[in-house]
Amino acid sequence: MKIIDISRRLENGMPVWPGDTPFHYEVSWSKAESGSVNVGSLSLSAHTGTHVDAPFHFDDAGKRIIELDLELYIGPARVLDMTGKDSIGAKDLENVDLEGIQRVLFRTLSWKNDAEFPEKIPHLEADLGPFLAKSGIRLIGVDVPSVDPIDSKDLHAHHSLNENGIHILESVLLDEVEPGDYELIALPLPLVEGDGSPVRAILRPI
Ligand SMILES: Nc1ccccc1C(=O)C[C@H](N)C(=O)O
Ligand SMILES: [Zn+2]
Ligand SMILES: [Zn+2]
Repeated sequence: MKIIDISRRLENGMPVWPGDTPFHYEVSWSKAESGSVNVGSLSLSAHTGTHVDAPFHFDDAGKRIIELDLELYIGPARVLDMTGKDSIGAKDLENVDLEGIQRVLFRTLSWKNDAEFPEKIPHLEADLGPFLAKSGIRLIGVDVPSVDPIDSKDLHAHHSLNENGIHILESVLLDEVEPGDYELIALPLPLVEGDGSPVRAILRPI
């Protein structure tokens, strides 16, 4: 069965959120040293590459990664074309049929140069959380590093989605993905205290 990998590659030098921990992998215990195996070590922000946010990321009382329902991250998802928009609100979904859909991925294609962190991204508007919740959506994915503007401090969209029971998947790679229906798998690691977790996100056509 065809698998479309929608995960950003994790490699040294990759762009990360301004000021956040750089991604670093190294073989810290080489085969020559250990006598049997290469052993790597990682250092990274929980919000590196394609990842999910736990509510604790923006709410001290919010759920940690381990507490999130895994069923959110496996199942049918609809990829919607949102190219050319500066922001995405309820008005952009008025004519979209979301009947029976619990997961949506917004394909903005606005992150053009993946060697650099984007300075400006389309963000989600205040009316989107309530609108999506009413349609039964539980997970939203975006192909940019945040659902809020990069310079946002109040993280209005993060809070609004959370208040409406909608979970967040960020920095998926949708360049090669046609709008339509797929099965999504994007499981977070079992991080007991995590405020976020990298995921290996894939789509399979259905
Ligand atoms: N890593 C950061 C460092 C400082 C300020 C924000 C972030 C973020 O990660 C925000 C982004 N909306 C995120 O959830 O990935
Ligand atoms: Zn995040
Ligand atoms: Zn976020």
